[in-house]
Amino acid sequence: MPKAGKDIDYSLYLVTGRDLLPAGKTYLQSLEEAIQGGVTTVQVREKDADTGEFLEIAQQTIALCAKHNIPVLINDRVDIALAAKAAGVHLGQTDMPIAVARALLPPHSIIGISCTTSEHARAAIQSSADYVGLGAVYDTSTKDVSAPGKVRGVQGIREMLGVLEGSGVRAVAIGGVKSTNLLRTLHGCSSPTGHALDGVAVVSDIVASLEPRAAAERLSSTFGAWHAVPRAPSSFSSASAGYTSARVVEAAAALLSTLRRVKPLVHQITNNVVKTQSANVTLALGGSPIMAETPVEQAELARAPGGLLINFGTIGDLAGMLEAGHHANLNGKPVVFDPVGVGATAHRRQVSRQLLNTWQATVIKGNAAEIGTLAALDEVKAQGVDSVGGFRDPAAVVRLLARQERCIVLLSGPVDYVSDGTTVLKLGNGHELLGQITGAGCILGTAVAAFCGASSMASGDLGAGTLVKGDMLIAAAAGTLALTIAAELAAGRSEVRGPGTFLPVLIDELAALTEEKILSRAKIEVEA
Ligand SMILES: Cc1ncc(COP(=O)(O)OP(=O)(O)O)c(N)n1
Ligand SMILES: Cc1ncsc1CCOP(=O)(O)O
Repeated sequence: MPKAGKDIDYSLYLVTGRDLLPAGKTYLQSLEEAIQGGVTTVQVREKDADTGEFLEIAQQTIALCAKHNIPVLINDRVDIALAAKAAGVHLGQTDMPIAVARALLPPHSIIGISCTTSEHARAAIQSSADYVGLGAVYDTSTKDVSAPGKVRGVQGIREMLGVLEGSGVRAVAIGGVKSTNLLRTLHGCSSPTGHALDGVAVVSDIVASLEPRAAAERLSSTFGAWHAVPRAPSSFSSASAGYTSARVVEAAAALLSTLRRVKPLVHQITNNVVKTQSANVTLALGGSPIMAETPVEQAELARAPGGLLINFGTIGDLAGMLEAGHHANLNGKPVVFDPVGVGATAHRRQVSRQLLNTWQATVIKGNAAEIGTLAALDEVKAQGVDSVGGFRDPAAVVRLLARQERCIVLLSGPVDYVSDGTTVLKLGNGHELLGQITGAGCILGTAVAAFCGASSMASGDLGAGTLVKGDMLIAAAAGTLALTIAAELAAGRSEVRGPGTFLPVLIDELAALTEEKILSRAKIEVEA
């Protein structure tokens, strides 16, 4: 018999969909194969069947699942759950209230409810739901989610998870979840303190498959691998090793030699103003630049080892940006996101949300206005592309955004701040001439992408539950140190008489940069 009471395994929660079965596959065949592949809970969802047919399907499902000790929940219909002796029900926001269903169902029945908003999540706690279905994460053709606000993205799911923290209410995410986006979904849906999903609810990725067993195995093994990787406090750094300024500088300097050895392909979708200087900076550092925006190229390019920079300064190629990040995530390639001028227009804010809901950024790099906008801080009144002059407590801001977006955050300014959500590195190199050339921030993104690519290439195999390998906190610091130290050296050269002569000499100094120059000049403080 299925496990009694509330102790059920939500990790791979199959929601049935008979209308999606491929030709030649019966419902019970598909279900049994899916269970063999690792499905842990089943919900019978029948949107078109009449009561008699629904009951028959529910009874057949429960009989099959009982053989495998899998609990079965019934979508919407408390009467069917009672008649078929199901383990419980899944209710929607407009279905029977939880308290009424609870009074009708046997003790220990499981009751789940769909949530699309944080208010729904708060109400689910109040009404003692056992679990919630959070969604839709992504667009899906299995259910009409076209009304505004129905697709919440990973940002919406993690907001709801944050509400549920400490409540004991379990949570699964639903809507467009597939084996190809599962790792990114699990990573992006975790709340700022690391509270993670208990499972994912899936229809089409399993039910529409000709090989439901293999489809379920892919989802189940990815979920297991994700949970097996210790990731606190950060996924993209080695914070548990303990950072000191000496260690960070040594590791950053060594990464310059690694970069020159492994020569990462630095794929850049960047704005028209800075393309040439970004390519030259990449070459000077020892990487290999490619500027490619067309969506059809992205899957192939993502297979080449290196790093990806997405700088949306002129947002001309959104489809390419969406594809590039998605494929980079699939291939374990670091993604550096530079949300240029994100506070300047509603369109930029919307595009930035869309990008961050589609793929996982490894590093987000921005000035105070940009970082403040992404962190939704009242302290920031975004005034276009330039920084508004900094924060009262920059270290707290970078920590906050790093935890929120589950990535490394680099705040550029007179002092640069880098954080993985726990450690903050304060980097004090640089020169005012950097502020007098266009695109200094953009080439900082390029340098960071080159170092992230090098770090990931030099870091062995990508584990099954890992999105990116290598220490990305060090890589972000290394890219920053390289550019700012080269700027100091360039500014000191006699032929530099102003911004016009500074840029070519900066590129010369990047090409001539050595580990020793980084070791001797780096100004860094570590705040644990
Ligand atoms: C696990 C899970 N989460 C959400 C839903 C959606 O339920 P609902 O909002 O009631 O919509 P329908 O499924 O009835 O169309 C779900 N079924 N399961
Ligand atoms: C039932 C439901 N509720 C929100 S999205 C959704 C459908 C999920 O189906 P799929 O896994 O095929 O996207």
